[in-house]
Amino acid sequence: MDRSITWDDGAIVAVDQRALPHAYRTLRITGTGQLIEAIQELAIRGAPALGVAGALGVALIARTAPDHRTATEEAERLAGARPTAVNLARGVHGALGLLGRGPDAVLAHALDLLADDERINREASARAADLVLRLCERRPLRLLTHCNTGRLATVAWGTALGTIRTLAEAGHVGEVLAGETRPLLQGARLTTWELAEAGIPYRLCADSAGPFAIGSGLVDCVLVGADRVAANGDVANKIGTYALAVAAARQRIPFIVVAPESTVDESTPDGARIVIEERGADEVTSFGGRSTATPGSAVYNPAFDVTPADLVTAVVTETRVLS
Ligand SMILES: CSC[C@H]1O[C@H](OP(=O)(O)O)[C@H](O)[C@@H]1O
Repeated sequence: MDRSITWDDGAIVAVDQRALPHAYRTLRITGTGQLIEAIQELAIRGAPALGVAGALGVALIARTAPDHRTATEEAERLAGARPTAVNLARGVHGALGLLGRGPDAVLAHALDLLADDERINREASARAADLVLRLCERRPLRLLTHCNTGRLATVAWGTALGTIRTLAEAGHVGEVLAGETRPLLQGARLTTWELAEAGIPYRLCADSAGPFAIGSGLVDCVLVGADRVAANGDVANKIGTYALAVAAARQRIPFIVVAPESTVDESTPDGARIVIEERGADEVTSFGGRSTATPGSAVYNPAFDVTPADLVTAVVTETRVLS
């Protein structure tokens, strides 16, 4: 399945990203509770993919809910499954607005989003790749990325990792440094899987090695995704992004965010107003079912951080460069 998520005969079919890189499995989802669980466990993840999942989820609801009120309640539960990526709630509410036109209209809308996502990502990637080539003189490029922003985090192609693929296809990428992305290791598990699949040279590094690599002059440009871009240009993204932005600013290298317009949230004035998802302690105190911390340790586990606009060289979407 080239897409991370699709619709098949009345069900959502998605790659179960919890199993990668060691197993490639898909989930067949036919109910809201099942979809919420898949989103909250990051079987389905990545802001653009969440937007499409939200719309497809409402298509499921529209076919099964007994009445409008029940459908709306279920849709709102889905919209709140993960609060930081604006795409999820936006995808749900956009589809919910069509509920009055019947389930076929809701499904047609969701399928349009599904079909259009790859085009959007490729256009944003091309625009961002042009910017990188203009801002960075050195060839081949040494790029650093964080978390996973590829075809798994979108329906297809990717955003920041889509940009890396675009640059690599043109022969401009010497090496990618991929941050492991604690605690759920999206970088170690998913970005390495995508880079290997694409045949792009990479090294995996601990998150804390990223700023040092930048400060040591090993990186020409940092490319990351976003979960929500506030009206003033502040960027919410996976925890660890802010530290990379600080290091990039000090080293005077470009820090470029690549995201679809659907991630830009003009209704949120600035980053202080973005709700940052806090996740369970077990993600930090254990891994793979094995305890890694003193029993009873208290934990601080924000899934995202906020990078102030003044540390962001540019936010690149499919239609514009915001800087
Ligand atoms: C293009 S994906 C955007 C964004 O989503 C990821 O978060 P998660 O893995 O928790 O869904 C990460 O922050 C990516 O940068």
